[in-house]
Amino acid sequence: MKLYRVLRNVDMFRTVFDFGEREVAHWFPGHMAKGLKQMKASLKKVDCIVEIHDARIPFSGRNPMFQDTLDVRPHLLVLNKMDLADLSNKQRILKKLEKDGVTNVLFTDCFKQIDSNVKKMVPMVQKIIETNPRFNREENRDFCLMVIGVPNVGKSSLINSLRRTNLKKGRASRVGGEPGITRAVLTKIQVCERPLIYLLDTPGVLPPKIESVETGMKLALCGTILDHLVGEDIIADYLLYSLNRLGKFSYVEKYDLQEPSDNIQHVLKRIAVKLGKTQKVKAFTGVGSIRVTIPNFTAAAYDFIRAFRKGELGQVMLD
Ligand SMILES: Nc1nc2c(ncn2[C@@H]2O[C@H](COP(=O)(O)OP(=O)(O)OP(=O)(O)O)[C@@H](O)[C@H]2O)c(=O)[nH]1
Repeated sequence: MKLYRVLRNVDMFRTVFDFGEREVAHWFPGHMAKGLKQMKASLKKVDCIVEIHDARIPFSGRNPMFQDTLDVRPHLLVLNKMDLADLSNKQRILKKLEKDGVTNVLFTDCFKQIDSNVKKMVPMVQKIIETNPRFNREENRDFCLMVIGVPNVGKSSLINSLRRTNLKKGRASRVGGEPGITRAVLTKIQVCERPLIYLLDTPGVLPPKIESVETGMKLALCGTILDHLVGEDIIADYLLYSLNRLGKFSYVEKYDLQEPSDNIQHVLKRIAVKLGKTQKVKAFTGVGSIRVTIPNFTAAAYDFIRAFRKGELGQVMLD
């Protein structure tokens, strides 16, 4: 990594982010609450809950709604999109999760055609189920899992990846780039032959737990909230703040900046110029009007966020 003049600049970076008067109350659409009811009603058909979350935010936004059911149903936490996460301090994450009572954790990359970690999931759930009481499901030879998680964390992708890995079969669940795409109600999908494992695909609408505006912003950055509800400009600013805080400066080279900057307007301007995202507007002067070229800040912000979500700005750990 280039050092630039970071050592001198480091004092210039923001140490806290100013969220202003923002409120997160409207960032999650109401239809998400509906799914929750259906999931609760189906719990008695389930042997193990597979909670999927984004590996870049292993603690933020995970919904504790199922915690009261944890006593009766064992639980596996899948931290997906590990290809986008900086896992250099994995032990810290595992320790903290263990402290919170989460002991079964699996990191996955469902983007890969075959992920060796997804392969580990069947033996893992088998062990989890066999070492826990199954209550009313003792007689059933097959296992049934329920996949839950906040929007866009990769529930459908995991299901498809499990089928590819264990059944050599293709797509059973639609994958979408926008949060809230899985709408079909609790479909039962086979994911393994030996042992026979089914999976209840949920609408993927577990509302996240938002303890603070910052948690909301992290969720937005990871794409679990529709961008326009939060605002591309503020997400981009929070992204810049996060990259600087984490010392991830690859954006400097990517967008031909001279050095890291904490000024989002400056960075977006460079991005707009570099990508040709500019627009001509009329400007009125004392003697008439002229056409001037101005950067399209929103388009630049969108590109900055998109590049981050594709992993082009490096792997991060936001928690
Ligand atoms: N980089 C990366 N992207 C992933 C991974 N898994 C899923 N994605 C992408 O994340 C986006 C959401 O994936 P989905 O599988 O549709 O997520 P979902 O949780 O079913 O989404 P909802 O239907 O909104 O609940 C898609 O663009 C996927 O291609 C992963 O391991 N790594």
